[in-house]
Amino acid sequence: MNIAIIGTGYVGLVTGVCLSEIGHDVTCLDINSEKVELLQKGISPIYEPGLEELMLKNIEAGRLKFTDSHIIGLKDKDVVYIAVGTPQSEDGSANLSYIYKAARDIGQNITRDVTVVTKSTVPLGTNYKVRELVMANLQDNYLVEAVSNPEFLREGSAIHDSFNGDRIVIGADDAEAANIIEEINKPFGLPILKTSISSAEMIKYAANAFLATKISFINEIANLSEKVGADVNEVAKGMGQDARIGSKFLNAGIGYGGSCFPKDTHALVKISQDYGHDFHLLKSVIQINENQKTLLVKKAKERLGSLEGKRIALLGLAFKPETDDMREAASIVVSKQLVEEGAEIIGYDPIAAENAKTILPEEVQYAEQIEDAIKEADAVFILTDWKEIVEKALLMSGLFMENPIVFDGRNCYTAEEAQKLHVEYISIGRDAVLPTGEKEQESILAASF
Ligand SMILES: NC(=O)c1ccc[n+]([C@@H]2O[C@H](COP(=O)([O-])OP(=O)(O)OC[C@H]3O[C@@H](n4cnc5c(N)ncnc54)[C@H](O)[C@@H]3O)[C@@H](O)[C@H]2O)c1
Ligand SMILES: O=c1ccn([C@@H]2O[C@H](COP(=O)(O)OP(=O)(O)O[C@H]3O[C@H](CO)[C@@H](O)[C@H](O)[C@H]3O)[C@@H](O)[C@H]2O)c(=O)[nH]1
Repeated sequence: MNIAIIGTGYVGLVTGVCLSEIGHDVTCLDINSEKVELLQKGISPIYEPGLEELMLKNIEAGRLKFTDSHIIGLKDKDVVYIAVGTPQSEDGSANLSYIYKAARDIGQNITRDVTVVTKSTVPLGTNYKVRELVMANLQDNYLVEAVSNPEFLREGSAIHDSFNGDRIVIGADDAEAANIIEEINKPFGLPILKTSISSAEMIKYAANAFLATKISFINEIANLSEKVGADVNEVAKGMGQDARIGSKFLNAGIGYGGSCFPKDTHALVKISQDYGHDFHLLKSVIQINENQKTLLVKKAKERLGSLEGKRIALLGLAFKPETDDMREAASIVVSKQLVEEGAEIIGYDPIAAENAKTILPEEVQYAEQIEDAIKEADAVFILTDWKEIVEKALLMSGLFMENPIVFDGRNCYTAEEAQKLHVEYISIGRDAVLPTGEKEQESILAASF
């Protein structure tokens, strides 16, 4: 099979690399020439663990190519994947202009019968529209089939997820088209679920909305736990041990961010409206998440009073660990709030700092090392639980700060750990931990090593 992939972002590039790794010939096509230039040199424009190595391996094996030319990229291709962005529009709906442009490009440049596979997350009915647009732009009488093949990878573990996913969903109305995509995916060895096109489109939104709901649910339990004196981590553990509930996605914190949950929940609310249905539950999920992002600043103001002139270390700027993606990161909301409060902000992220500089308010300063962020700070905020941050933030706060105080948006530590390191520790859905006795440098070092 000759495969083309349109869009070399987080999904398109990972898909292209993984399909070439299982033996297919893949050409990745992007309109962003700078990106394509980097890719042709074997450099990944995004940070994703394991991606660049696998990419290089398959470029060298001659199975993976990159181009910014539709004529070259789509020539003699039997299967074309669409993996362009579907960002949120002003009214909450998914912006489908990139999808429609890709569909027209396919129609104009394809040179044989084609199966068009949409990997992008798209509203109900979009795959039919894609097929229509491809057909309307054909230069010859080729056959066109459409397949919905939604993607479930998570950023930060995208390569792992591609080879170890729970299922591959193939939505098609034409059995032959479904079989072609099944054959392509067989070497992954993952369970394959064949559905109608509409069901596949719905599965993607329903899965993301459900995961977002799980997070907002545990965050509401966290907010209630604080009031009644329960510990949300213990509650989540007890809930998660019920196999019907499961322990995953029950980590309370300052809410979900990223390129998917926020926009996809809004899009599903909009899809519902378009079909005359009011999705109350999902609207609440979104509202809870908005409130959750503001909790750390609220807690800091309650504890410290005015934040004017206070120096706050923001640790973890990406929306989650192991990615450089800043889309809908909690750091955006928190840093804006802190600027409004007149605080001084020193940010640190092991990987995403360069991207953060283009997105966060210009008042934010950046530290090269985590200790430089913590040393002069009046308070530390943990926004993302990068391994390095979890390993160092509490310890370094105990060692370097005169009156160590940590506001933890990801519940990284136990009360005992904070007490041992003599840190005042304020987290989500749990009692605050106040330091007792005199702070002694030696006892902190002894407790930690
Ligand atoms: N990021 C994720 O973790 C993830 C996971 C599952 C599904 N998705 C879905 O996959 C889709 C892509 O997401 P992403 O995060 O990879 O997006 P992205 O913004 O990282 O990448 C999109 C790429 O498409 C390119 N592009 C746009 N129009 C083009 C055209 N006409 N021809 C060629 N290239 C074009 C852009 O230049 C860009 O490189 C979205 O619908 C998203 O909801 C994303
Ligand atoms: O218990 C949890 C789990 C996650 N999060 C937050 O939720 C967001 C999303 O995390 P995650 O799902 O791990 O990352 P994504 O890369 O956004 O992946 C989601 O979105 C993708 C795009 O649609 C889907 O493909 C994936 O299946 C889906 O998990 C992040 O801000 C996390 O901090 C929590 O607050 N608590």
